[in-house]
Amino acid sequence: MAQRVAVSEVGGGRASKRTSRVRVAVRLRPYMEEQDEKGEGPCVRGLGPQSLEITNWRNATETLQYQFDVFHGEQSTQQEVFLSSVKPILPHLLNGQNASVFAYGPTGAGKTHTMLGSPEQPGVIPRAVREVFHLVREQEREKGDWEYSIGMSYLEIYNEKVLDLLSPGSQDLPIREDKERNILIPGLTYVPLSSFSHFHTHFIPASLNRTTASTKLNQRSSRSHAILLIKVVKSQRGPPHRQLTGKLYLVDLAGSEDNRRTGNQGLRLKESGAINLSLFTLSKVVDCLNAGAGRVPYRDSKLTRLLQDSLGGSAHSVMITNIAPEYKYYFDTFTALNFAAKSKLIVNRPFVRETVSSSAPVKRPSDEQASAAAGEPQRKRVKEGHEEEEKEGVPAGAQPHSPAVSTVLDRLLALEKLMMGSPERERLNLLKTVAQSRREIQELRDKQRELEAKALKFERADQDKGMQGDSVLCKTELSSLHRKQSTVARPKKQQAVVPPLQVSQVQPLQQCAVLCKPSLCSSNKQHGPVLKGKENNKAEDSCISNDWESRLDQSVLQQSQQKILEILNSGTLKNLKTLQLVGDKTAKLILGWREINGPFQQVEDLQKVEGITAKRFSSFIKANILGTIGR
Ligand SMILES: Nc1ncnc2c1ncn2[C@@H]1O[C@H](COP(=O)(O)OP(=O)(O)OP(=O)(O)O)[C@@H](O)[C@H]1O
Repeated sequence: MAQRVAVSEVGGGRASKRTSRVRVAVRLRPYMEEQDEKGEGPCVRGLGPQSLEITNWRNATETLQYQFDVFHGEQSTQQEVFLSSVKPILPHLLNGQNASVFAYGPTGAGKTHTMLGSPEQPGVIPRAVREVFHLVREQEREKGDWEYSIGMSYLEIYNEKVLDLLSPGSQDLPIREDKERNILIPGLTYVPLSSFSHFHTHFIPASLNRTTASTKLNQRSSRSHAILLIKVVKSQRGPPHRQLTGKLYLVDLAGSEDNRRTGNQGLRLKESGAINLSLFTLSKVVDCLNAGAGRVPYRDSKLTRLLQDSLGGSAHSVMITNIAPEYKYYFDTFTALNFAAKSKLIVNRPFVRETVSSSAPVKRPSDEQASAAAGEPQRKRVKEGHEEEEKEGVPAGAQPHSPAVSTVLDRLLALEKLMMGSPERERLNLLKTVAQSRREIQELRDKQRELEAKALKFERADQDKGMQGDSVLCKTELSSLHRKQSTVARPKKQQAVVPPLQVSQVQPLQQCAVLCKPSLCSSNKQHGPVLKGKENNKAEDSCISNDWESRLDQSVLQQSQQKILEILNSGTLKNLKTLQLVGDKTAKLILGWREINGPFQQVEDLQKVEGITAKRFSSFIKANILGTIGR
């Protein structure tokens, strides 16, 4: 599990070589109806004071559990966050040590709320400053031989420029390092403070100078990293007149952004690039510090350069990762959690299950596939505490995607995997490619939806008028899109064409190599009320559950089984996990079985592996054969 707890008790000020880890807290914002247009419910929930779980978009039957130093749930108050994550580090300032607290997370997840708060619910900044004054007054009372002074600076980093918020209109300020490795910003306004209310008179107007702009996601989205510096200078009244300075950085980071979702363009896009770059560097720095790496890339961004003497080394740092529970934030949340945690646990027990009522409009599988592929997790209704057998035998997350979408999705998955272990520049390039893939998926999804809607309209018209002519046109257009998707995605390989529902109805089943994927058959079922009666649906259901193999060309079937057998017999753990319905645990069981019993003679032997029942095997074989053909 992620172990980032041990903020070392450093006795000797900045000269100490000991490196503190960054303490990681996660705060989950309350679920907000208005942020969830589709009414999908939350995709993440707390499990305890240090852990949470999120649904696994790769497999809807699993959740991913994460552990942190602290988890602040939806109900957590500003006071609780302050007391457990921030207050403990403040006394170090009075010993000449540095500290930093920064709020990280996607746009709209609650960073500003956590750091700044509101007059009714003040956040970390006002509480921390008040506490610093309190600690100083206490020390002054107890130890009369030292005198203290407190002062502030306030700046923002916007588009990699350092701007003074206490002196609006100032130019980009340089960042320097003195002989003792203290970071300085020559020209930055420094205001000595006499009291907490004095702090307020400077801080509030300066906060309004912060560069904010409206994006689709957050009306006052922070476009810059706002950094408040509180300095405590402790001077000995008598000889040898020692002086100690402790710096506290309180940082409200700009939101990490997915530009596809925010709709950023032009200047906003440029801002977003700078934001993501510095956050990326910050993540590298935190990773290096927590891994005890020799070289920490502080200099790669202004943000980390500025925080250099207050992040790592002898400084005490806390990162509060803010996350949002709505599905539309799923990937941002997922990324933020992966940044914050070093490891995670996959659990085969979803905390959500499908409970779409029969009267509710049913979402078509093509939409499901496309939305999962486009970076949104499978849609689910939440009902906790129960588990239900999968009705179709194939879990929602295991349903095959249309060839084009799954090709892009495969690429996306591969890229994401690759990114985890790549050096920084490579990761940036990969990030770009990932964004491009996501865009492609989105475009394919939109086009597919549009044509399916069109086809459905024609189908209805046909039924009313008893005519076929027009719909053929649309069906042809739709099937040509599918063909186009296949060829665009993989021009050189021969592609299995997956005809949409309407096409498979008018074509004899044996004409195509692949005729009916379960998702498409169930798509058929869901169009049922429009297209046919209930009994036909039933008949078709049984065709889906029992007859799918007979719909396939036998040689194709054999080839696919052979391919699966090859993976089962020679695949590594990683290869095995590429099979549908094979997670980490099953892959390990397969490897174990193979080691003891030798190669599988036929795919059916898989049922000899512990936990693979006949039902599971049948789902496995169905999902994988159709998946293999689709590739
Ligand atoms: N813990 C919370 N309790 C109640 N409301 C919250 C909480 N966290 C956030 N909010 C509300 O959610 C909205 C978005 O929060 P906030 O502006 O803090 O997000 P942010 O992460 O700072 O976004 P950005 O990066 O765009 O500035 C605000 O209306 C805020 O009041």
